[in-house]
Amino acid sequence: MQLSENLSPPEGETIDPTSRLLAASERLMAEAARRFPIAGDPHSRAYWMEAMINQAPDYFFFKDRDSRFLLANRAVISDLYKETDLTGRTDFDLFPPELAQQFFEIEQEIMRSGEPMLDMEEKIPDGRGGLKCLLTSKLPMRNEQGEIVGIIGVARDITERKRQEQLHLGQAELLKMIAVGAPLKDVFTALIHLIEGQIADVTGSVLLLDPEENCLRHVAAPNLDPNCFTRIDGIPIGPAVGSCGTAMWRGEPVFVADIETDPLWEGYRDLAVPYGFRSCWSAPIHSYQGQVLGSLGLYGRTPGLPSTTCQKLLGMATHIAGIAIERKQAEDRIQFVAHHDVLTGLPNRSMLDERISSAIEAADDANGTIAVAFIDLDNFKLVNDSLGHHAGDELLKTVSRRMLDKLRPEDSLVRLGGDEFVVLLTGPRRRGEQLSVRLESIRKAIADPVLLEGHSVQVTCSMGVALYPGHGRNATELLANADLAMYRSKEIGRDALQFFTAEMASSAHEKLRYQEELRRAIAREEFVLHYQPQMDLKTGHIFAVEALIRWNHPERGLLMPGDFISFAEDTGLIGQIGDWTLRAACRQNKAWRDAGLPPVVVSVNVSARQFQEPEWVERVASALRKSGLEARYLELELTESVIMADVQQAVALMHRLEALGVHLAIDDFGTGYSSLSALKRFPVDRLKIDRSFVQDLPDDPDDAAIARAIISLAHTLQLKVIAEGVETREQLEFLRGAGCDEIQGYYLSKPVRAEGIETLLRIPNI
Ligand SMILES: Nc1nc2c(ncn2[C@@H]2O[C@H](COP(=O)(O)O[C@H]3[C@@H](O)[C@H](n4cnc5c(=O)[nH]c(N)nc54)O[C@@H]3COP(=O)(O)O)[C@@H](O)[C@H]2O)c(=O)[nH]1
Repeated sequence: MQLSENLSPPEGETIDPTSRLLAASERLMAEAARRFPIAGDPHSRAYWMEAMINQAPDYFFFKDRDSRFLLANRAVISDLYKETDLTGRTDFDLFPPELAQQFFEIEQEIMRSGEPMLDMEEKIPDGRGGLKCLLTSKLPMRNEQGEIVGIIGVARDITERKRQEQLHLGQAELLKMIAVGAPLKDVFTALIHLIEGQIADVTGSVLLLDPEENCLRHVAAPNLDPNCFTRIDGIPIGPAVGSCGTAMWRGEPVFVADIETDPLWEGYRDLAVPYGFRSCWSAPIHSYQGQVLGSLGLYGRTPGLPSTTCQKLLGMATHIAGIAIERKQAEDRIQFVAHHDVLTGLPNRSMLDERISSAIEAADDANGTIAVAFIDLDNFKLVNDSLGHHAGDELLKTVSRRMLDKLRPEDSLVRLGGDEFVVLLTGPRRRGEQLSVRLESIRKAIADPVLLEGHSVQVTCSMGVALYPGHGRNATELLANADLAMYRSKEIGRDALQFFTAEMASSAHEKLRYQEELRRAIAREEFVLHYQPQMDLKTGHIFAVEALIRWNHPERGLLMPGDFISFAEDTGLIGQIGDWTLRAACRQNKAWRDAGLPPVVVSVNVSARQFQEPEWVERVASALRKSGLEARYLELELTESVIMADVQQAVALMHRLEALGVHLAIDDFGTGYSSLSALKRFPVDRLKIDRSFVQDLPDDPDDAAIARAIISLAHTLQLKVIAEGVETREQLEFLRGAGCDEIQGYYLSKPVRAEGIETLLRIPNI
């Protein structure tokens, strides 16, 4: 301020810019000479040289051939060496001998070689217990003859720049550690080292908040006495729990200047004072959403509060610590999700092999056994379909909890997916304990009623068990055999427990062989269609035939659908078989038309697997196109269970089929569980009364009532109704009397070859 006032032009002076500049420069020199008096003539070159060298913050010095100081600027004298005059002194008078020796050798080398050494990074004591970092250049000094007479040294204090550099490098290293998933303890240790390297005389620690116990958990404090640090573990956080416990409690930094007197440390002083700590500055570590995750504390040996730089560093450090913790939590979550079932929290399939393998090792060591139990809930789908997926989820969670309650800590329960679980019973068996009793207790727990959506539901399970070492040598074999045993439980009527037997293995082998035969049959087209006529009861007219598949087995002769259809469904081969049936039936019907026979509808059975195939409608269209059959002469028979598996999807698919022009019928009506409200949404033409309701007609009053009800329901919905399995005149008359529209059954004809139908169709009316 004063300087600029002195530099203003005197009153009345010219305002020519050049003159003003010169005048200002004159005044500046005068002012500088006044403020920083230097001996000599301010108009001489030497005067300005000295001013420049003395007032520059960098260090300048000259040394003679023996590395004795000849001259040094003010910065060297007052700042670096804290001396009044350095002339004649050496670095050995000023620095530790090793450092002085190092400088001496460098300088001697420069003078010997005549080569300067530029931009050397050197560290010297800063006089406060720390180090000062210098960027030094030393050059040989020559006289007029060119002889080296000493060295010139120029140095700049780069301590702050180095500190910043260290900080940035340290931050980058920490972020790298976080990115590669280094353990949290290692990340925090590196973080503390970084902070301790930045702030003199502090010792750092990182504590985490245990959210369940609301207490402190020690993680890293590389330079704190472990005896002290571990004692912190488990202390509940609170409004006056030292600096860290209080910072976590308040969610804000807590800086305690003197541990010995601060009330926040009342009751905790023995954790710090005996170790020589007087101050403790702590900042909470927050999550991105602001939740307190832990704290970072800095202990100091002298009382006092943190500088602004220190507070900024604490802020940076807690920010990085928060990222590290959240990254670890996310990773833990990903790991958990990868290895656990999200719905039940149980380990998933990925953990099973490992668990069985370690159980096998333990069993080998103890000469013991293990049991692998494969569990499949019976009729779980029914719960899902009737009460909804939410109820299904609740059921799975409930049975999981119940099974866990029956297990010991050394046992495992794994959810494989859907309604399939595996229980692994390991460890020594208790005296008198029977394995089957334990397994039955698990089955019983599953079967206890569950309240779902206001309904009391009872779900049983089928269980198959394989034992180590008898039933398998490794996880794969044990699981496969337990699975086989579980299938046997299903086969014998579900709600059962079966231990694996060798016979099961051979029957599985048999199935595999059968599957191969069926595959070969598809390739060789070993199938044939028989057709069963359907008659209009009013006209006596054969208006349709149902196509029924047979397998012309090369060794076993003609096999009925019951021998292979459900097997083909289980193995997924039904898709190809169904396609063949569809193509053959369309082709045959077109051939009848081309042969001039009266038009009939050919009715083809559709299995659940076919109906679920996404491109099935296109394949129906293709069969029609390729055969040249008009769509109205094809009917597809869907069972109630096929439709009810997913009503919404079924209705959409049925509309696409309807758009093609084909007819749709619901087969085996009455055996499934069609909801009446859903039924009216189905674009079907006919209901087929199941054979089981027809066979005891007209005598069985229940069947009679059911048949009448189905006929009436069909008519109410403006649908035709056909009765299947009609074998007697009495059945026919009853059905006619009840208003049934059409019949199919042995009374009319057994399923016959295509030629048989040709003959039948040529008869005008039956
Ligand atoms: N997905 C496919 N399923 C098919 C196919 N072909 C048949 N099937 C399914 O197999 C089931 C059994 O068929 P099948 O052994 O041919 O039996 C049919 C008739 O022979 C029998 N029937 C007909 N009338 C009578 C009778 O008066 N008495 C009596 N005891 N049985 C009789 O019923 C069967 C026809 O039933 P439906 O299909 O319900 O009309 C068969 O049910 C089909 O589900 C195929 O190509 N694909």
